[in-house]
Amino acid sequence: MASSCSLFHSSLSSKSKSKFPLPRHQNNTKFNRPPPTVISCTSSSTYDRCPSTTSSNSNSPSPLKSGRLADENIRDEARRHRSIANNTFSAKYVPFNAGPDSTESYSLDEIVYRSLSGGLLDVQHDIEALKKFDGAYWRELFDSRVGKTTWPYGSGVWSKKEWVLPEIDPDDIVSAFEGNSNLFWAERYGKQFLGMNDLWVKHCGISHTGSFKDLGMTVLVSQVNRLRKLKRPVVGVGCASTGDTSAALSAYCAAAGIPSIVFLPANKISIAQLIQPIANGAFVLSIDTDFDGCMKLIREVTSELPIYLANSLNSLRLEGQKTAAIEILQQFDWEVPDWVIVPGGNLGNIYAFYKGFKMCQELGLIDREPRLVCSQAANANPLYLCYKSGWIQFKAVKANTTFASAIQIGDPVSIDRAVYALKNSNGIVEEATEEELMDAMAQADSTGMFICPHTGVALSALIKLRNSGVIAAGDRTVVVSTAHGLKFSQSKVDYHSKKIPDMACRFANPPVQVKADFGSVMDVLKKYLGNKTPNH
Ligand SMILES: Cc1ncc(COP(=O)(O)O)c(C=O)c1O
Ligand SMILES: N[C@@H](CCOP(=O)(O)O)C(=O)O
Repeated sequence: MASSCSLFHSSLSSKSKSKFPLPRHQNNTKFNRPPPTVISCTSSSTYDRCPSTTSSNSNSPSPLKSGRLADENIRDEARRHRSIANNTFSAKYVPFNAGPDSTESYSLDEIVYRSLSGGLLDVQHDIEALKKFDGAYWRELFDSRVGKTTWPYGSGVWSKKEWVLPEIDPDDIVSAFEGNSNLFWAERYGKQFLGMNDLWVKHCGISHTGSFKDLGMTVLVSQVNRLRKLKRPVVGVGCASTGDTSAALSAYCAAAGIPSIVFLPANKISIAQLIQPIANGAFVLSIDTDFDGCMKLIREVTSELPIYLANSLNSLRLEGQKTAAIEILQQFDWEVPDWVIVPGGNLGNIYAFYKGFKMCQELGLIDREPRLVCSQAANANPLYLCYKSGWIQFKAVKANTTFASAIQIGDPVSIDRAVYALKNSNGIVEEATEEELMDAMAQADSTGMFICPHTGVALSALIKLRNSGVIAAGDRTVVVSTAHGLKFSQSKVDYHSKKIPDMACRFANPPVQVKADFGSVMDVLKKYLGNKTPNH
């Protein structure tokens, strides 16, 4: 790992005076509002109908059985169905958690990441317009789009387009049909280790680039695609990353032909994660610092250069990530789970889940929200410490090395969002030691999963809350799995070869070395089978 990273190591040149226009609040550049966009919708079928119109396009040529004309692709088909209606729904940036008197707001076509006071922003939807349709309507609409190839609704994110980026033209959308991930019934793990029969793992990491970041990145890169068509000054898109954001950014940018720039902490991400942006043609900087150092640098750089910021500081990302919450409800046929447990690092995702559930409640799709749990590695636990102080005091920490390397973050940018989400969902914060998270991962794997260490952090929280009786045996509980285990196979190799200092690796399952002769193989097999009974 060290040698591969250093191969790509380079140092950043010092700041230069920029000739480029800067984002709002960084140089006060004013961008023009674009002309109003025409909503992209159709009335030709349930799953792609437009809530605001009922007339079909009677001049459309008659489609083939598939719904598409002979020489059409799915984008062309979507374009043909589009009706000329004014926007029904809209969204804008507002200061996060602004008081009722605040009038500050920005078009999503502006390049702005912070409010005037320097605080976070949030994407605010026109809830009154969405409320013109009842909960049953939205449930039916979203359900009707699942499992189709209709552009762009085949994506689990864009199947909720009206709640995500209502005004974007489907032609501008960059999607890999992400989302719609497996909600896995952890039958054996739940029964064997926790005495639970209603435990579920939402596999957000079994996705295009192997993590939940795809959900947010399709939204961000689609908006960038639109901004570039509107001739906004966006030359490339950049992020700091512990390995998953960079993978998603580079893949979606590569699909759209947009340059991507990623800042990675040297020697702190897995080889599988490092090679993703390299293979996707990103400009990769391996920087001799940690994630928090990279984050500071990308913020400085994006205020100097026309590079659009792709980290979750940018609230657009969370609009995509929130759809995982809606998907969970959908998968339970709109029944609300009791608990949802999410591993936390930069802390955008816990708020995204909160926001997804909240919107469903506000718009009448559900009548209550689940309780949220955010779990951190004990080696990088600023939120946990803040929670333990009774939410009185937040202090950034120096994040120590953890097998859950993607959450090795000491100064999370979305701390305010996370505190808000947890306070408003009667939430809990837990932490997991290295041994706890690795044991939890190994136990889950032994029941047929292949999870990442971050999911091990979430499972450790569940174990603690079950043991203390906070989560009851019968509670319907969802653990959010955030990345694919294959990205972190080295951690599993270390564990199963029992080579981790000061760790018992109690559930290690190392291979047995055996001579290449029949007798030796029979001996070891008889010994192995000796203590097994049929069906066990
Ligand atoms: C695999 C994985 N799990 C969990 C997280 C935590 O998500 P968040 O930063 O939104 O808290 C991240 C990134 O930080 C991640 O890459
Ligand atoms: N785990 C993340 C860290 C950055 O989080 P972001 O959501 O703010 O982009 C990563 O993979 O880079």
